[in-house]
Amino acid sequence: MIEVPILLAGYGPVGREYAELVRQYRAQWCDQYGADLRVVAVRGRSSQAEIADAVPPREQWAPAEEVAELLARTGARVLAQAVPSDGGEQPALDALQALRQGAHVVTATKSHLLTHWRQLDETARRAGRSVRISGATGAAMPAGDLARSVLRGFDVRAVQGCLNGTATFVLDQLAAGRELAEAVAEAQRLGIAEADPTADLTGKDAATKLRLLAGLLWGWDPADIAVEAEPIRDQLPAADDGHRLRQVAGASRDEPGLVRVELRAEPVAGPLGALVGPEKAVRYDCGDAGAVAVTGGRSSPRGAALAMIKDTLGAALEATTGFR
Ligand SMILES: NC(=O)C1=CN([C@@H]2O[C@H](COP(=O)(O)OP(=O)(O)OC[C@H]3O[C@@H](n4cnc5c(N)ncnc54)[C@H](OP(=O)(O)O)[C@@H]3O)[C@@H](O)[C@H]2O)C=CC1
Ligand SMILES: N[C@@H](CC=O)C(=O)O
Repeated sequence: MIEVPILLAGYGPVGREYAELVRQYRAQWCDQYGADLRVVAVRGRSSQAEIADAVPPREQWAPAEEVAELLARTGARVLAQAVPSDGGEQPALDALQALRQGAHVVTATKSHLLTHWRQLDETARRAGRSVRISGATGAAMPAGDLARSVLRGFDVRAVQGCLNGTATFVLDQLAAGRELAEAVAEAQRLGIAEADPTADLTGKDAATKLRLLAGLLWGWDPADIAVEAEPIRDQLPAADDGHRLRQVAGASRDEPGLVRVELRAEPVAGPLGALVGPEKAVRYDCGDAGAVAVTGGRSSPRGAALAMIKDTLGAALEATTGFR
C-alpha cells in the first residue's frame, strides 16, 4: 500500500469537497489503486488543524504555523492547494517549500502558476516531485491531462477552447434576447459566474486557463504569454444560422507567447458550438493525428475537488516530475 498523507491548504468550497471525498472514498481507493489517501492536516488563512479521523470544527483549530513545520511534523507527501487565486505570494512560497521538503503539489489555485511556473517546475524536477494542475485548467474536464501527457508525441499545433462557462451561458442568453446584466445575474444565481464577473466577461479567466494549457503543451512560461482578448458586451452581432457565438481562447505553436480570446461564430455541430450553458470544451489540432476534442466534466467545487483527487492519485502512483 502506498501511504499518501496530505496537507490541505484552503477549506473553502473546493477544500471542503476534497476533504469529504477523501473521507468518503479512502477505503475504496485503497482497494482500487493501492493508495491510502489521508488528509492529515488542514490550513486556513490563519489557523490549522491536525486530523485524526474527521476535520474538527473551526473553533477547535489552532493558530497557523509555518507550512514547513506542519509538513515536517505530519510527514505529508502531498500539498493540496485550494486557496484563492488572488495573486498573493503565499501559495507560491508554500508550494516551493513543499516541493523542497519532498511533497508533490496538487492545485486548483491558478495565480501562482502564472507567476512562478519556471521556479515551480525547476524546484519540482530537482526534488523529483510533480506539480499537478488539473483543477486550475477547467475543473473536472481533463483538458490538462491531454496537454500534459495524453497527446505526447502528437505534434500539437494549436489549441482552442471555450474555457469559461459563464461566457458560453451569457452569450446564449444574449442570443435569446436577454440583456447582458440580466444574463450575468442569472449566471451568478446559478453559481457559474464569479461574484465579480469581470474576468469571466473580459476573457481574462479563459486566457488564464489557456496560458496554463500552453505551458503544459509547449513548455511556454505563462508569465511571458501576451493576451489579446475581446470582451463580451451588449448588442453583439447575431451568428449565422447553424452557428452560435462563442468566447474562444486559442494559441498556436507558430505564434509563440500569444493567447487570443475572440468572440466568434462556431458551427452548432462542432465541439465548441454544441456546448450548452456552462459546459466547456477544448480542441487540440494534432497535425497528422487529426483533431482531438474533450468536453464535459463538472465545473463546480466538487468537480474541481475531483480533479485534485485524480491529480493526487496520479502524483502518488506515476513517476513524473515537474509539470510534465
Ligand atoms: N469554486 C470552483 O468551482 C472552482 C475554484 N477553483 C479555484 O480553487 C481555489 C479555491 O476556491 P474556493 O474553494 O472556491 O475558495 P476560496 O478561493 O474562497 O478559498 C477559501 C479558502 O482559502 C483559505 N486561504 C486563503 N489564503 C490561504 C493561505 N494563504 N493558506 C491557507 N489557506 C488560505 C481560506 O481560509 P479561511 O477559511 O481561514 O478564510 C479559505 O478556507 C481558488 O483558487 C479558485 O480559483 C478552481 C476551479 C473551480
Ligand atoms: N467563473 C468560472 C468558474 C470556473 O472557473 C466559469 O464561468 O467558468
